[in-house]
Amino acid sequence: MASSTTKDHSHIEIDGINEESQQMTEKDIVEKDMAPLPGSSIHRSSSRPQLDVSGAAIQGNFEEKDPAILLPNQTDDISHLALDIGGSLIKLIYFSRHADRQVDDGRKRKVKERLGVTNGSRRSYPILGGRLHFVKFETSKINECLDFIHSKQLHCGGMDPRCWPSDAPPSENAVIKATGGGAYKFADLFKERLGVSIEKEDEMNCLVSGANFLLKAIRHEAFTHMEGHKEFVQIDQNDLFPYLLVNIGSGVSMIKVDGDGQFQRVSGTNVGGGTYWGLGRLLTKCKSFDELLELSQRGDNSTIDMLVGDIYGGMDYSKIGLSASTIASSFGKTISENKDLKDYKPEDISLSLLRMISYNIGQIAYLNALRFGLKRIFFGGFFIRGHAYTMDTISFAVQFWSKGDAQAMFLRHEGFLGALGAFMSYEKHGLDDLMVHHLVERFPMGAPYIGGNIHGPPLGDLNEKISWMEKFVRKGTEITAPVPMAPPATTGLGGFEVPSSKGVLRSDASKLNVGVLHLVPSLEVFPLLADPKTYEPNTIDLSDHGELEYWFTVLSEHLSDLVDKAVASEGGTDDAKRRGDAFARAFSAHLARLMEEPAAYGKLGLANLLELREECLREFHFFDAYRTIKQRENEASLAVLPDLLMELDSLTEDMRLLTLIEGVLAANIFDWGSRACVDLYHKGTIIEIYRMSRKKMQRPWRVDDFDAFKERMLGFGDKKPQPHKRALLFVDNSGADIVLGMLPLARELLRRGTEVVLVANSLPALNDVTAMELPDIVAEAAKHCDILRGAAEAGGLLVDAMSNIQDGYKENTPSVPLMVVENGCGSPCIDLRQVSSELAAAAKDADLVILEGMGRSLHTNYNAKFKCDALKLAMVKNQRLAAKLVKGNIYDCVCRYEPAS
Ligand SMILES: Nc1ncnc2c1ncn2[C@@H]1O[C@H](COP(=O)(O)OP(=O)(O)O)[C@@H](O)[C@H]1O
Ligand SMILES: CC(C)(COP(=O)(O)O)[C@@H](O)C(=O)NCCC(=O)O
Ligand SMILES: [Mn+2]
Repeated sequence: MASSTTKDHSHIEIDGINEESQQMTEKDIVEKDMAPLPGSSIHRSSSRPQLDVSGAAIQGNFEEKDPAILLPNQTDDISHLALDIGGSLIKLIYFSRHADRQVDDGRKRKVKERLGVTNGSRRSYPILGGRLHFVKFETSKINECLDFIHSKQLHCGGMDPRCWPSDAPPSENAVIKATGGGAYKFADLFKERLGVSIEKEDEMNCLVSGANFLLKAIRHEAFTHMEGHKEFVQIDQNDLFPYLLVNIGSGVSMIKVDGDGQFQRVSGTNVGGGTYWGLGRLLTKCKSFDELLELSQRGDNSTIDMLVGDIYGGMDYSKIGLSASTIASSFGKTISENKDLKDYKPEDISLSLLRMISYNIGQIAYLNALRFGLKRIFFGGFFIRGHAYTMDTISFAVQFWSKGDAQAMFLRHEGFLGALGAFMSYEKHGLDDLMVHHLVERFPMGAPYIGGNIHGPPLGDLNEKISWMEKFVRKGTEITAPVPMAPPATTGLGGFEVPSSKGVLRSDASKLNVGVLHLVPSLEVFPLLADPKTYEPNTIDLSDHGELEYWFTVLSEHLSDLVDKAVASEGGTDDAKRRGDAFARAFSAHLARLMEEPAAYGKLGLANLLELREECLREFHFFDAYRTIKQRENEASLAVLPDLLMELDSLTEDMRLLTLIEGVLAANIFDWGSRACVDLYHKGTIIEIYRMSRKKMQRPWRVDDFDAFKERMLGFGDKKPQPHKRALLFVDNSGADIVLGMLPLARELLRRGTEVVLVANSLPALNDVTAMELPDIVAEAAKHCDILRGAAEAGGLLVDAMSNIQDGYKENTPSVPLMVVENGCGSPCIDLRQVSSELAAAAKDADLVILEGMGRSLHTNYNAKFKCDALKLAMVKNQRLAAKLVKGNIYDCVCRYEPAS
C-alpha cells in the first residue's frame, strides 16, 4: 500500500470528528497545479509519500459541497489503517491527517530567515501533523468493524471520506496490514465487503515492535501496580533490553525480547483471557466481559477457594511461609460441600476465577523470566483491562516468587501492541523515527468516553458528538464540586483479599485510558534546559491527595464562569450555549474520571489539567473564550503606555530597572484564570487595579533576587558588564501584563543592545496573549516609542503595520531586533520538553531566559534549571500556592534569578 506504483485515483484525506475541515476549490487546484495543496501539512517536506497533485481535477459537479478530487498522478498511497484481529477482540489503529492551521505570514517568514529555521536540520517525515486513533471491537461483531471502516473510508488510504462518493471502490490493489489469526480467517470477508486485500503480518513480530515503540516513544507508558498503587516507570532507552513480554489475550504468549526485531517466543499458556471470559460466562451467565469483571469487585473468593487456614484449622503454615489466608486450592472449597452452582454467588465465582488465572499467569511469567535471567516483565493484552485487582495479583505473583528480584510492569496501550506493530510494518511512514517529544496524547470525548469501543455508527461531526454526550454524559453542572476522594483502590495484602468495592473499573462509558496520539515531528526539546532528562515541568505534585482535591475544586468552581465567557465569545447564540453545555459536561466528566483514577491519562500534573481544559474548549469549537476581554484590556493599557514610558525615561538606570521589574509583577495581576483576581475586577477599572497593584509593590518581595539580577545587568561600581546577546521573554497575559509590564522590560533590554524574542502561545489559553496577536500590539506600542519601532522593524514585526504610520519618521540608526516566536503550546503552563522549532531555533543564541506569570514560572518551571541566566517573575494569585511554594500570602511576588548553571 505504501509504495504502490499504480496510477490510481487518490483523494485528499481528512478525518472524522475532531479534524479541521479542508476543502479545495476548483480555483485552488487549477492555480496550484504542481504546487503543494494550500494549508496542508502533508506537502511542506520533501518526504515521501507525497501527494502528486499534478493533473488534479474535480470529479463531478462543481456545485457539490464536497466534490471528489481526483489526483490521477498520485502514486503513493498513504498507510492509514492497521488491524489486529484476535480470538476475542479486533484492535484497529487508524491514522488521520488534519489541516495545518498555521499561516505562513510575514512575521513567520522573517523570523525563520533571521533565526535560520529550516527543515534541513530535522529529518523530514512522511507523517506530519497526523493522529493515531485506537479503537476496538469484539471479533464476533466483525461486521460492526467493517461498517466502521467503510463509513470512515479508512480502507481507501489517505482520503477524505467526504470527498469520496460512497459507492466508489478503493484502488484495485489496496492493501490493509493486519495481524492476528483473523487476518487469515477473515481475509476473504475484507475482500468481499471492502474490496481490499489483507497483507498478513507476523503476530509476534507485531507485538514486539508495538511494545518497543511504546516503551521508546510514550513517556508514561509503563507502570507498576502493587496493592492498589500505580506508579509510572521511566524507561531508560539504553537499558531496555532484554525483557519478557507477556501478552495476555485469549491465550498467552511469553516473548523474550532482546532488541528491535530480536525476540524469541519462549513460552505461553492456554489459560488466558479467553479462559476467564469463557468459564466466567458459563458459570455466572454474565452478558459481557466487563460485567464479569465488575462482578468480581463485589466478590469474596474465600467462599470458593480453599485457603491454607481451611486446611490448617485457621492457622498459618508458617514453616513454609504460607499464611492462613493464602489460597491453597483455587475453587477447592466447592468440592467439599454439598452445593450446586446456584448456591454460589456469581460475584465470588468471578473473583476466584480472576485471581486463579491472573496468579497463574504471573507465576509462569516469573518462571520464564527466571529461565532467562530477565528482571523486567511487561504485561500487555486486553485481559488486563487496566483492572486493579488483575494487576495486583500478577504483581504479587511475580514479587512473591522472585522475592522482589523481578518486576511486573503494565502498559497503558495494553491490548494495542499487535495492531501498532502492524501499523508500523507499513514501509516508509517514519513512525519509528519519532521520539518521545514528538508525541502528544490528547483525550477528546469519543476517545475515553466511547472508550475505544465503537457502539453504532461513528460520530460524524461536532453536532453528533454533542447529541451523543447529551444522552450519555452526565450534565456537567451537576458536578459543581468534586466528590470526596476515595482512598486509592487497594486490593489488600498480596491481592488475595476481597477487592475494595470502589475499584477502578467504571461502567461502559470510559474503558480505555488511551487517548488520541498526535504526531508532531516539529516539536523539539528546549535547547537551554540544563538537563532535559531530569527536567520535570510540574512544580506541584498531584499524587498528593489533598493537593489533587484542592485543584479539582478550583477548576470545578471556575467552570460556570468560564462557560459564560466562552458562550459570550461566540455571540451567546443558542448554538454557542449548547456547545458551552457540552463543554461543561465533557470537562466535568474528565474531572470526575481523573478524580477516580488520577493516573488514568498518564502521570497527572497541574499543567496537564489546565491544558486539558483548554483542549476541551477547543474540542467544542471555543477557540478564544477571552477574545473580547483581551481586546478591551489591550486598548486600555495601550492608552496609558506613553505616560508610563515617559515616567520610566525620567528615572535613573538603577531606578528604572527596579520600576520595570515592579511593573511586570504588578501587571501580572490581570489573570482571568484566578478566582481571587476575577473577584477584584468587579471592584475597579483596569487602570485603577493596575495602579493599586503597583502601589503595593514593596520590596523585599517574597522571593527577591533583584539585587543579583541588577548586578548582572548594570554591574557593580565601575564595572559595566557585557549586555546579554539575546533574551527570550516568555510572556503571559494580554492587556496590562504585556503592554505595561513585559513590553517596557523588552524595551529596556533592546536599549541596552540585547536582542529580544517575545515567546508567546501558539493557541489562546485564558487571557494569555498569543504569538498571532503580538505583532499588532507591538505595532501599536511602537507608535509611541522609537526604540520599539526600530527594533520591531529590524525583527520584521512591522511589515504590514509600518505602512500605517503617518508621521514619516524612520529610525536610521540600526537597531537590535525585537522578534516574536510561538512556543508551540496552547496552555497557561509550558512543558519545555515540547516546544516549537521556532522557539528552539531562537534559543540557540540566547543567554537570558525570562519566564513570566504563575503558569509558566510557578506551576511549571519554578524548579527548572537552565544553561543560561534565568529570571522567573510572577505574582502569586492563589493563597494555597503562596503558602505552599513560598510560605507567603496571596498577591506576594516572586523574582527568582538564577545565573547560568
Ligand atoms: N469487551 C471485551 N470483550 C471480550 N473480551 C474482553 C473485553 N475486554 C477485555 N477482554 C479480555 O481480553 C481478552 C482478549 O484480549 P486481546 O489482547 O484482545 O486478545 P486477542 O487478540 O486474543 O483477542 C479476552 O479474552 C478477555 O479476557
Ligand atoms: C491559570 C493560571 C496559572 C494563570 O496564571 P498566569 O500564568 O496568567 O499568571 C492561574 O490563574 C491559576 O493558577 N489559577 C487557578 C487558581 C485560582 O483560581 O486561584
Ligand atoms: Mn496567563
